[in-house]
Amino acid sequence: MENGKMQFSAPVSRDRVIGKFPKWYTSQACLQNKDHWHVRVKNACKERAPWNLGMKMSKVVVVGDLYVGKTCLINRFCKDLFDRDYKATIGVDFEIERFELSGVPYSLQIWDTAGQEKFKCIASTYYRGAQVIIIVFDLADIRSLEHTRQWLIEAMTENEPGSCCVFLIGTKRDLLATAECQRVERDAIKMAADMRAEFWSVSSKTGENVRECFFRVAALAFEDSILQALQRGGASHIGPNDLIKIDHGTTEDPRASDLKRLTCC
Ligand SMILES: Nc1nc2c(ncn2[C@@H]2O[C@H](COP(=O)(O)OP(=O)(O)OP(=O)(O)O)[C@@H](O)[C@H]2O)c(=O)[nH]1
Repeated sequence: MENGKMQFSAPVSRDRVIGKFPKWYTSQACLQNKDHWHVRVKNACKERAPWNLGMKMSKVVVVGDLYVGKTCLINRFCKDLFDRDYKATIGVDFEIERFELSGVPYSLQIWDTAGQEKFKCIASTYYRGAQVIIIVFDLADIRSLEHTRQWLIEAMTENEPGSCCVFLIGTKRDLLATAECQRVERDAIKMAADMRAEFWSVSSKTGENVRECFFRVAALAFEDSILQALQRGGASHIGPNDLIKIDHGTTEDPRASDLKRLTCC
């Protein structure tokens, strides 16, 4: 009960509760190698200051060549589904995933973009305000790894330098023999280190590492948001029911702005 009003919010599904800080895939290409929450973040969550009781959301943009498996990756995590049949993404699509991190509710707005050249104009209008950029490549198609640098450049043209956590994710590891997979991973780790990105190797078909990878995305984005909010002065004036603009994007219903943006191309 708050100000005489009952607060209702649907509980976060139990398999989206992240208590322990999620681990990296490889220490050779990870954004941070600590295994605990930042002490300032932990304290802020414990105190449950008003600004961290409100709904918080960060924008994640998923980019990469066509057919590398972006949609399957998102569908495996969000719906636990895998579709063998290829249906090209037209423009963009998005999912919202709710989490509880260190006791605080938090959501990711995950944008799936089209890899096809002809849809790039529409897709690129959604890059702005990303807190996380996920660049996907196909472990079984080395050219798609070579193109990841260009994807990063394009995604960053719409964002401030240093404002995004970057993940490099190799998909379809189920298609490769162990030795081959290790060889490609070595190249990908070099690329990730070069890009200052965190590398993950996953299979949407089997589900291997998909959940772990998105938990890591959520944890790093969450920590970053809280630290930025604290740096800006804790936003203590914000009430518990407000939507807090913790990322560089928007927390309004994305569908509203989609309609505006789609008319640009
Ligand atoms: N074996 C295997 N196949 C996969 C995996 N991920 C995706 N695929 C297949 O790869 C094809 C392309 O997957 P999508 O997820 O549609 O690719 P996309 O990157 O979203 O493609 P665009 O929408 O055109 O940009 C589909 O036939 C999937 O079934 C995986 O982990 N393993």
